[in-house]
Amino acid sequence: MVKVNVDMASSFIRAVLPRLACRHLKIGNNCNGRYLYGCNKRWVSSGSDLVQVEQDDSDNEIVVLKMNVKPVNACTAEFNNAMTKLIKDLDADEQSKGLILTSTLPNVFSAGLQLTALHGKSYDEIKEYFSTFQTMAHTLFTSRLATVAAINGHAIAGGCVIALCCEYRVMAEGKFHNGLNEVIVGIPMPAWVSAYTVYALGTNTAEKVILSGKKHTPREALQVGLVDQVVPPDDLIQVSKNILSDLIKVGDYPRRLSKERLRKELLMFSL
Ligand SMILES: CCCCCCCCCCCCC/C=C/C(=O)SCCNC(=O)CCNC(=O)[C@H](O)C(C)(C)COP(=O)(O)OP(=O)(O)OC[C@H]1O[C@@H](n2cnc3c(N)ncnc32)[C@H](O)[C@@H]1OP(=O)(O)O
Repeated sequence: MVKVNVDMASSFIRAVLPRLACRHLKIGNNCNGRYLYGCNKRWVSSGSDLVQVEQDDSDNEIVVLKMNVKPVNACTAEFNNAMTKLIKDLDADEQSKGLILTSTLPNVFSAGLQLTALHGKSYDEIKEYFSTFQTMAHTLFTSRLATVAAINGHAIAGGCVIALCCEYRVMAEGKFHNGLNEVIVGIPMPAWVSAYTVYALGTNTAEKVILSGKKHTPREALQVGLVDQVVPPDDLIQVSKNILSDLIKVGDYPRRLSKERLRKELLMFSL
């Protein structure tokens, strides 16, 4: 278990992190409410317009979940909580067997944490915000469902983490980036994110990916293992469905128990 000096972490978060991150990204503070957009698709129990769900196969076994937080799927606390609720609801629904995670936005899978949410907030508020993201990621990582990320655009930092929580990652060809740029924007990588990255990429590659902070093209992401497959954009969802169909062919009980045994050890990591 990694130990951190909480006072140091607290000062760092309040004083340095929001400034560093937002200076790097050239983004402002005033984003309240701008992400709340509606959509005309069918909704299943997310209780929010920020996550769109389609159960469009005849057996309702495969769920397509679309992140819908305009303009870049920054992970607001409301979004994180809606995702957590949804995944828990789907986990509890015996009919659901597999989940495809993608985005309604044409060029962005997710830009990661909502950096603007850190401005002017107290240590406790920031900690609470981080915990909504971590809870969402843990819930996805340990979901009993088979999970495929259909990465239809940029997947940066927390966006890349969301994809890493899935069992299989397919990325669309295009001028998109995929990577863990936390060290570049001034965020020391939390141990749990490192653990997930090591789980997906292996220790050596994970270290290189995390410490470089590099944003990879789809081909580069394939080479380092951030994604498992790169396909033309038009094929993304169908390829993801095909993969998911194969994944859920395996007996449900041995599959879910094995997944649980493989992944639960990683929940010991916090910061
Ligand atoms: C308790 C103790 C704690 C201890 C401390 C430990 C910390 C623990 C933290 C847990 C960390 C988990 C790991 C996750 C980390 C992160 O996710 S950090 C986030 C990093 N994200 C990025 O660097 C992505 C930045 N964005 C981009 O690169 C681009 O926007 C894009 C995604 C490639 C899309 O490009 P494009 O289509 O050209 O759009 P833009 O014009 O750039 O952006 C449109 C508007 O969206 C705003 N925006 C972009 N990203 C964010 C964001 N992440 N948050 C909020 N807002 C964002 C951007 O400013 C634009 O806004 P306007 O100018 O107002 O239009």
